Amino acid sequence: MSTSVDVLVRRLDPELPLPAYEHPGDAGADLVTAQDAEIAPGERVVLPTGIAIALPDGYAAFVHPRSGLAARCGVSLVNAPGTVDAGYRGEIKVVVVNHDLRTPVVFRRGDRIAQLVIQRVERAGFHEVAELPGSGRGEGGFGSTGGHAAVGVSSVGAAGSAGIVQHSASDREGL
Ligand SMILES: O=c1ccn([C@H]2C[C@H](O)[C@@H](COP(=O)(O)OP(=O)(O)OP(=O)(O)O)O2)c(=O)[nH]1
Ligand SMILES: [Mg+2]
Repeated sequence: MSTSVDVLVRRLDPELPLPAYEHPGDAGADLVTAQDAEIAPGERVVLPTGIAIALPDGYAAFVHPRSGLAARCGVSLVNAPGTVDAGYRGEIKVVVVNHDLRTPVVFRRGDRIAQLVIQRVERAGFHEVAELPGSGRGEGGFGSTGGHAAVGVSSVGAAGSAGIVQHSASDREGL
C-alpha cells in the first residue's frame, strides 16, 4: 500500500524551500515564513509561507504548531490546526500567536514556523432526523466523566459570563 500522496506545489517565492519532512516517518512537513516578524507577548500575526498547493480530492492539509516553538517560546497557532481545503489555490498562511506573557518572539524569513499534515478526509451526507439513536455517553460531555486536574480556574461560565469561575462542589467529585 502506498504511504505517499502526490501534492502539487507552486513556489510563490523561488528562494524558499518546498515543505519538507525532516525525518522518515514524520507526519508533518515543515513550513517556513516568507517574511521577518516580531510578535509581542499576546499578539498574533498572519505569516505567508511562499507556497500554494493543489491537493487531490478527498484530502486536506492541516497547519499544526511545532512543539519546540510552543515549549521554548510559547508560540502556537490561533486556529490550530488550520485547515487547507483541497480546492484552495492561494498562498498557505500561518496565524501565529505568542502566548508568552513577557518575551517577544522574532522570526526571520526562512525560519520553520509550523508543519503541514496531509490527511484523507471524509465528506458527510447530513441527514436530518427527529431523534438520534441512543448511546452510552448520551448527552454527557464537557467533563462529565470527572477527573479534572485544575480546580479553581475555569474558562467562561456556562451562561457566557467572562472571568474566573470556581468549580462547584459537584465538579470536584471524582477528582
Ligand atoms: O491556517 C490556515 C487556514 C486556512 N488557510 C487557507 C486555506 C483554506 O482553504 C482557506 C479557508 O480556510 P477556513 O475555511 O479555515 O477559513 P474561513 O474563515 O472559513 O474562510 P472561507 O470563508 O474562505 O472558507 O484559507 C490557510 O492558508 N491557513
Ligand atoms: Mg471556510
